[in-house]
Amino acid sequence: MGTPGQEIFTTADGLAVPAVTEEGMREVDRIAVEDTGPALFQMMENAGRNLALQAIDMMGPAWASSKVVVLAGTGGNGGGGICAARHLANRGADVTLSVTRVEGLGEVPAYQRHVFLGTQGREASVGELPADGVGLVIDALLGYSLKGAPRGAALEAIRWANACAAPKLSLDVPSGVNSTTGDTPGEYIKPAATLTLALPKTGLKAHLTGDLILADIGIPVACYQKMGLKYQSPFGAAYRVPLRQSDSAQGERAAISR
Ligand SMILES: NC(=O)C1=CN([C@@H]2O[C@H](COP(=O)(O)OP(=O)(O)OC[C@H]3O[C@@H](n4cnc5c(N)ncnc54)[C@H](OP(=O)(O)O)[C@@H]3O)[C@@H](O)[C@H]2O)[C@@H](O)CC1
Ligand SMILES: [K+]
Repeated sequence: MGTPGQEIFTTADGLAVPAVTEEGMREVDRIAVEDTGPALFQMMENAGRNLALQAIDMMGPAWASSKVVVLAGTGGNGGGGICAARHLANRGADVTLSVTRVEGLGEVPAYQRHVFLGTQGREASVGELPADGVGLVIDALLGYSLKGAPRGAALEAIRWANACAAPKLSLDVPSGVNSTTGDTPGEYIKPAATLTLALPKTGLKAHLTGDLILADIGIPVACYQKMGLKYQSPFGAAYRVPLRQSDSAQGERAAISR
């Protein structure tokens, strides 16, 4: 049982999934990119495709005629959002992508945007985004590299999203939430659901995430073993599995009261 107050994440059939801090996830990323694979391109593509499928599930049968707004930052989180925007636009959804700073995009996210530009999807600044009639907002602004309170274009996008009636789907971490502690140093996205990648983060508190779903981005078990993590795949035949958070303190209380 974890220390009191630390979240425990379990699948529907009760399998406990180890949670990582920002540093832990950065280490998983490093070992994958430098040693075991997959490469960043492959992980980001897997993240984006899972995100597109989650968006389709959330919108239901009307998804192909729904207006989807994708808010993307300049890093890996943004790259996953831009990839999802391409997949949705490719299938005829009405997609508008808003990147905080196009010229600030890293190499891999910039390539994801290159591919997106081959679709019917549109780009817009936050100021040009539709005020209503939006079916879903995808939050791919900030992931586990959040530093301090959201500022600048990312803050503007967070404010637009929180003022928009449409449900929000956050990639990896709700933007503005510290992935290790769950602290919210400033404004932050309040999602209906969070699709977190590879492993749950310790900061994904139940009151912050909405429905929590874990997505497989294809990391081999050897990567987790090199981290010293006791890992058993929670996915079975699926690529996305719902997770339940429970505070270990509750767990301890329950154990004591039994
Ligand atoms: N295995 C995995 O888990 C994989 C993870 N992946 C995904 O990558 C994500 C981590 O990617 P990452 O390290 O590029 O950082 P990320 O969180 O996208 O943010 C970067 C940008 O945010 C900005 N920024 C920061 N603080 C800010 C603030 N307070 N206010 C405003 N802006 C702020 C900062 O911009 P700057 O200020 O430096 O210009 C920086 O450029 C991870 O969460 C997951 O979604 C995939 O790649 C697949 C594999
Ligand atoms: K996010």
